[in-house]
Parts: sequence; structure tokens; C-alpha cells
Amino acid sequence: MKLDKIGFIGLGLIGGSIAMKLKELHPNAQIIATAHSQSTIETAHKMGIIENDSLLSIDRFASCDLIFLCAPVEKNIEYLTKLKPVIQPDCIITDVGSTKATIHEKVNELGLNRQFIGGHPMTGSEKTGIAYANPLFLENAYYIITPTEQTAPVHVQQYVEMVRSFGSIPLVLDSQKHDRATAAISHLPHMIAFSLANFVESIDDDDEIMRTIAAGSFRDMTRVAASSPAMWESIASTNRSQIIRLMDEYIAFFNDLKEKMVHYDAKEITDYFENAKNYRDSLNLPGKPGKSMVHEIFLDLNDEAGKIANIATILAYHQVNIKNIGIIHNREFEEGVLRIEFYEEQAKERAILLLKGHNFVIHVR
Ligand SMILES: NC(=O)C1=CN([C@@H]2O[C@H](COP(=O)(O)OP(=O)(O)OC[C@H]3O[C@@H](n4cnc5c(N)ncnc54)[C@H](O)[C@@H]3O)[C@@H](O)[C@H]2O)C=CC1
Ligand SMILES: O=C(O)C(=O)Cc1ccc(O)cc1
Repeated sequence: MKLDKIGFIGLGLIGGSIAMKLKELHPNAQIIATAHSQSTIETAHKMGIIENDSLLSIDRFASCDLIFLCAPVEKNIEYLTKLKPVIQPDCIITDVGSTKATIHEKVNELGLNRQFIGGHPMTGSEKTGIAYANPLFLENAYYIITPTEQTAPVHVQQYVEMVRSFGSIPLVLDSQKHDRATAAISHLPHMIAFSLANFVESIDDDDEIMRTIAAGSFRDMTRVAASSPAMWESIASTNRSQIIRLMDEYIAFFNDLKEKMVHYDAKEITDYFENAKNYRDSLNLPGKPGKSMVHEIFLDLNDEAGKIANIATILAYHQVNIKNIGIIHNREFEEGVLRIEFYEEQAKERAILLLKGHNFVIHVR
């Protein structure tokens, strides 16, 4: 798989993050992109990520070695039809869409099986657009790869290596298994968040007391309800049956909890919460593949100007070298969390002591 010329169709949070990482890893590669709006392309061009400074027609992707489809899922699917008559026989098309079975069906229908490898980085956030793109998103995240039955094994291997070079953890799955798993750990939680946000809005008083005092748990539970409606409509539409099936199961499960509340047995309720706590805590246990290679900490950051410079100065003064530093807008913590990565575990431990000494709140996963 050559990487001399790489094309992006859609260049927002995810496409932008991957393009930035590829530019960092392959500074001589020619990267071109098109998107929905001219301003996205201008921004990416000014950032030095892509060659072109205006929107491109599809024929401009003819000589690409690799094309990333990074628009909402159904748009990605539409682009397959447009790309088929344009691309070279050795071009590989990949995507980053959150659902996989529907795009694989289209690939099959168009006879593009040899040239398609599905991809899904299990990272990101509720934010949209290139302004929030950050190659750090890819680090240490699972990156699911869904080859077709006709993808050449050598291409799968090269794709796996590329994903590793992003700092991500490759995981090869078939598209059906992917959609079942992501329906449970991503699509259902988003449905719950959308409905919870709408539910509380619908029962709030005229003086909006609930909206006013909404804090911790409500904000945590509904963070992803702030995600792009267009992107999520496309995900809902292309994994509808799996999501509906899980919604049915979940409603029954939730009803079961309601029954426990009606009959109320303190021990039974405590056990229920205990089991949930144990499962949630287990998500953070160390020893995930690749995890031990990354020496990172996360800090709560408020909006105070100069905080990052302050942290960098403390560490530099004590000769603790930083490998990577950046704001991360995703899953685990609420807002404006700073991620700092170190070259070795010792440096990380020393940084924790130093920064705690300066009253910073540190999180370690
Ligand atoms: N947001 C997230 O955390 C994650 C999203 N994904 C998937 O990545 C894909 C992109 O999502 P984000 O980057 O978050 O969205 P985004 O909204 O930040 O970016 C979408 C990009 O697609 C472009 N676009 C929209 N319609 C287009 C069209 N007709 N032609 C060309 N470009 C078009 C937009 O201009 C924008 O550049 C989606 O398929 C989504 O399912 C995958 C993993 C995580
Ligand atoms: O913001 C979050 O917590 C997310 O869950 C982001 C996300 C959205 C869509 C995906 O397919 C994968 C990850």
C-alpha cells in the first residue's frame, strides 16, 4: 500500500486528526481533501496539512494511493459510487464511519471488495469540525479494522501497521460483529443521552430550575447528547435494527430495576449498584494491550490563562521531559483536560509528585 498521495473526503474531527497524524509521519506525502465547506479546506491548507486550498471535484482523487472517507456514514456510502469509475485498480479506499455493515453491503454491490478496508477509530468526542481535530485522539485508542473477504492479506497487514504507526491499537473484526458491539457500547449510550436530555427538558418547570442546577451526573450522562445531529442520524439509520433490538432489551432491563425499586430490598439494591461499580471500575484497570507503553497523566484545567506554560515550567525546572502535551476533549473526563505524555514511567511518577505539590488534580487511567 503506497502512501505517496492520500485523499480525504470529509475533514472534520476524525478526518482532520488522521490527516494531521499522517502529515506528521509522512511529511513528503501529498495529502489532498474535499469537504462540505470551503472554510474547512482553507483552514487545513493554512495549517499545512493539505496541498489544495479549495474544494475538489471527485476526479481529482484519481491518482490517490489511499482514500479516507471521513464524512457522515451515508455520505461516505454515496462517495463509493462516485469514486468507483475514477480510482486506479491499486487504490485502497477506507472509511472511519461508526457503522460498518451498510458500507460493506455497498462495497459488495459495487464490486469494490478488493479495494476496500473498513476502519473505525474508537475515539473522538462530541465536538465537530477540524478546529477540534487532534492527532492525540488516535493514541492508545482501539482502531477497528473490517477488511472484506477479498482484501489481500498483505493490504490488511499494511493497514494494521499504519494504524500502529498512529499509536492506535488495531483490532480486526467482521462488520456484523462490529455493529453489534458498537450498538451496545456507543450507539445505545448515545440514544440514552439524547432521550435523557430531551426528557429533563420536557419535565422542567417554567423557571428552568433543572437546567440551572444541572451538574455532575446529568452533565456526564448527557455529554454526548451534544454530538453532531447529522452524524448521529446517519449512524442511527445505518445500524437501526441492532439499536432497536438493544433498546428493547435495555427497556426490559431498566424496568427490572424499577421493579427492584418498587419492592425495595436494601441488600438487593446495594448488590446491584456494587456490580455496576465493579464493572465500571474494571474499564480503567491497567494492562490493556499497548497500555503499558504509554506513560501519561491527565490534569483538570480551568480557564486560567498561562496554566499550561506554568505546568511546562514546573516540569522543565525539575528536568522532567515531556514527550507530548495537549488538550483532550473526550470520553473520560468533563472539559478541558490536559494530557501529558512522558518518555518513561519514572518521569511520569516524578511529574505526578511535582504537580500534586502544586495543587494540580491528576488523573491516571
Ligand atoms: N465524532 C467522533 O467522535 C467519531 C466519528 N466517527 C465517524 O467519523 C465520521 C466523521 O465524523 P466527525 O469527524 O466527527 O464529523 P465532523 O462533523 O467533524 O466532520 C465531518 C466532515 O465531513 C464533511 N462532509 C459532510 N458532508 C459532506 C459531503 N457531502 N461531502 C464531503 N464532505 C462532507 C464535513 O465538511 C466535515 O469536514 C463519521 O462517519 C462518524 O461516524 C468515528 C469515530 C469517532
Ligand atoms: O465522545 C464520546 O465519548 C464518543 O463516544 C465519541 C465517539 C463517537 C462515535 C464513534 O463512532 C466513536 C466515538
